Amino acid sequence: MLHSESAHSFQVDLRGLVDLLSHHLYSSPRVYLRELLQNAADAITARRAADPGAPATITVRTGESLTVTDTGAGLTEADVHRFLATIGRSSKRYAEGGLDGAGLESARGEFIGQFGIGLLACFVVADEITVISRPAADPGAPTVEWRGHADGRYTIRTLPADAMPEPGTTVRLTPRADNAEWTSPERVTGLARHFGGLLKPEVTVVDPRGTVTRINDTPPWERSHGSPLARREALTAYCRTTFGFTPLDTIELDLPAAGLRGVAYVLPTAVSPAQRAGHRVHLKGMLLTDKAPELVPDWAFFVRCVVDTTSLRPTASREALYEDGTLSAVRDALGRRVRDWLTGLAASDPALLHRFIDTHHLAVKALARHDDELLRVVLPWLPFETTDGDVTLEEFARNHPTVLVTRSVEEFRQVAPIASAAGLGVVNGGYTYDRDLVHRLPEIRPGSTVTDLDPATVTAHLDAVDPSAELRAAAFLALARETVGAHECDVVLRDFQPVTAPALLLDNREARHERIRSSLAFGSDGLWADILGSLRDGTPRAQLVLNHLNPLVRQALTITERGLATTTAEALYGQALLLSRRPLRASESALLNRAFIGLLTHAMHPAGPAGPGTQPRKDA
Ligand SMILES: Nc1ncnc2c1ncn2[C@@H]1O[C@H](COP(=O)(O)OP(=O)(O)OP(=O)(O)O)[C@@H](O)[C@H]1O
Repeated sequence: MLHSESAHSFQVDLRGLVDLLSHHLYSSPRVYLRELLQNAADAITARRAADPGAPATITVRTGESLTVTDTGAGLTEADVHRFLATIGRSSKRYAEGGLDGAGLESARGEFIGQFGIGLLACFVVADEITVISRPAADPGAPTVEWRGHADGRYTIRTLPADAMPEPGTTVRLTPRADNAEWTSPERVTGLARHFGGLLKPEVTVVDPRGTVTRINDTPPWERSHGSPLARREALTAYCRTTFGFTPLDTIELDLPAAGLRGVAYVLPTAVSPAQRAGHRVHLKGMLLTDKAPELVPDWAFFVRCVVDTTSLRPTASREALYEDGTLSAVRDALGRRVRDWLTGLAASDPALLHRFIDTHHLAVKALARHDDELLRVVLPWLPFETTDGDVTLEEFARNHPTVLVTRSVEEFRQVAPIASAAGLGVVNGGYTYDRDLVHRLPEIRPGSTVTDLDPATVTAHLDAVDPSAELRAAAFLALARETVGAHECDVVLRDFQPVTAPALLLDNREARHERIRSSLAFGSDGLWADILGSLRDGTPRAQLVLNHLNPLVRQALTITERGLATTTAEALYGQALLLSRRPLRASESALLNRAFIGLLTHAMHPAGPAGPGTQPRKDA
């Protein structure tokens, strides 16, 4: 059976739509002014495309109601029906046929608006919008008044010619009481500066007393200056007023292919690499966002940019950049520009490079790991913590043909004094990026060698003890090996500086893992124990190096009483553990306690009730 069919159109609930925009698309009601300024600027662009000498001014008047008047192309009655009364329709798109006529075609790329929803932003702060317009292209056409309500109703009427003496458009809105704060003179001046500070037409705000404030100016990178120094000063001053800091340096950005110009300011203080700067992006003069971290690569977090571009696309909210191929090409190009600046500094201004590195060495280290060219330029300048103090690798490598690098900060702290006394050059590789970077030194400085510091390297550089002294110490050493061996650690005796260090625990990550594995194997059985056991073979053990020059050790070596010797060996091991500054495991803390109590017991009962050669009593 056939059913009759009838055609209908969707109805749009304007209130619902405005609610959607204000709560979900726009971040704040303040965008109403941005949309008004943008429409005014576009109307001027359209008019000047046909008549380049036409005036270009935008006047914002504050008071009971707010008006924005432009000297733009204006609208005919037909335009008003076509563009103002239809949501989503824009004269700025080719398909709408809004721009016919000579010269206008080329202007299309110059427009800021494109979506045909901007005017709705005004309903976020007002219930009624009035647009009064007189078209520039047709001097005889009447002035048209359009009144739109937030509920979707609108009226149109024509006004006498003198209602608007010059071509252009005035948009008036009376804010709802709860939104009056957005249209106060101070707020409007601030918002106009924020959004329209780089617009090309002259923008002014007039307060209810008639005071006129000029809002915008040509950005310093577009102006010509008397000298490079004057230019630099103007760019720096712009940074101070825009971002509130004095930059370490300014990097001019100019990508003609992307219609982008601006400046990257080098931050004067260190920032965390995780903190991505908010860059200010203007689209054809209008501020799109002041929080665009995606404008430059992540590694360039030491710059803050302000740019004006014609090619990047906004999202419909106009508050973020649309992530597309153009944005990614722009990001790469800006990254290259920042890197070129950095590599160029080494040749042009080493003092500034030093200041930059002092402030941002972490950032540069992060960057250099993935960028060979940059690495070549900056590695010799980067500071590292070494056994010669905080020096550059270049300086360090000059004195140490073999550069040893530790895997952790603790390893460095413990080994550095001993290694440097033994004439070894050690770099602390424990900080983020450092070990990776130090290992790349030979690529840049052929002839230098870099190796990870391992216990064997250090012990090999410590002096062997006189054989007769070693013999005298044999009994104590045997006991100590037995005691400390239970902790997967060897004991050796060496002469080394400084004399004040009684013992050195050479331990590295592998040895530590080995101990954890063996304790797991101990607590398991069967296949699992076999697997863990097989992993053990050949893994380096920790090494307790006793300093034969140290008075405490010398005295310990003379102990013959078994119980006291065992406790002393444990105490020396415990002390070396503490000096290694790594977290102690439960069994190691227990060992320290036991050694301390044991020594105390011996001190209190030299020939104690438990008798010589026995372990301390449990109740001690
Ligand atoms: N001041 C003005 N002078 C002349 N025409 C205007 C003015 N304001 C708005 N219009 C007309 O109204 C249309 C709709 O404006 P609206 O702000 O809603 O969208 P848009 O500017 O085209 O795009 P967007 O949503 O990206 O801002 C514009 O395309 C334009 O034709």
